[in-house]
Amino acid sequence: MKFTKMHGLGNDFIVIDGFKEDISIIEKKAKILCDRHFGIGADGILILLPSDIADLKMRIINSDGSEATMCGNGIRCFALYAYTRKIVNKKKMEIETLAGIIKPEIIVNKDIVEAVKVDMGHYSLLKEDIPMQGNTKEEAVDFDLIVDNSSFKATAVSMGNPHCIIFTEDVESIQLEGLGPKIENHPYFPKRTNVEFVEVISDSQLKMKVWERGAGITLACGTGACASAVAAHKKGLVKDKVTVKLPGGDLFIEIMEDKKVFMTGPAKEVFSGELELSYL
Ligand SMILES: N[C@@H](CCC[C@H](N)C(=O)O)C(=O)O
Repeated sequence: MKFTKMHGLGNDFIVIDGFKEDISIIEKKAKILCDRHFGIGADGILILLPSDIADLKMRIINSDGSEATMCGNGIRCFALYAYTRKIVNKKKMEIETLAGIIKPEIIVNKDIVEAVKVDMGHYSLLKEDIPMQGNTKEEAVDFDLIVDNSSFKATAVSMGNPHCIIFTEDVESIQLEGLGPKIENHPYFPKRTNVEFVEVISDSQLKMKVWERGAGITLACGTGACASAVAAHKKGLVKDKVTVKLPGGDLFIEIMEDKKVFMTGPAKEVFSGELELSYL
């Protein structure tokens, strides 16, 4: 099975061309493929597939084998892969995901790909969209979340996938390994959640650390950066253009009046290889 290793700010993916490769065992073997000692190593797997309603379809498998509905860093890698291999022969493309059609655009300067800007679709703060216990039309802003004996004020945002955002004065002091899995699996979130701890640096800069649903600590999360910017904007902490600083680098987020979110950031190809299927 041929594969390509890519990353967006260190959030890394195994990209597999489903037009050419047999993908039937990928989901079952995701854990070993993503294992950093016994496999290729990645936070997740991206699979290219044909679509009836868009240029391509992207399936996202987390490193624990669960299927994700959307992936912000992943879609930038996916779009770059499709563009450089001329699978999609245009800079602006439409990609079908389980969260709907997402629209990446390859930004080229003097023939060099500089970044990928993505129309991420609309955010929602409604509990029923996240989904969150209560499943109501109420917005999940500043609710009390108790983990072990600590109480947090949290805000949940759907970017096509669920995010639970907690603002903190000092993001470096947060013990993500301990809190992350407990919040990911908190009974408030029937489909689990991604978890972001966020420090406000200024009205245009946030610092964020993430615990991803189905993957654990990662160096960056695109949908998480969008969700954090949305939560901060909703609470009046930032304006509508925000740089989110992540352990792997920066993402630029723009929030529009109609609740659309744009994300701009890099995507990089690292290497390609071939895996002996009998190994799996
Ligand atoms: N790394 C991603 C998000 C990947 C999916 C997530 N773990 C989930 O299950 O929702 C990003 O960059 O957005």
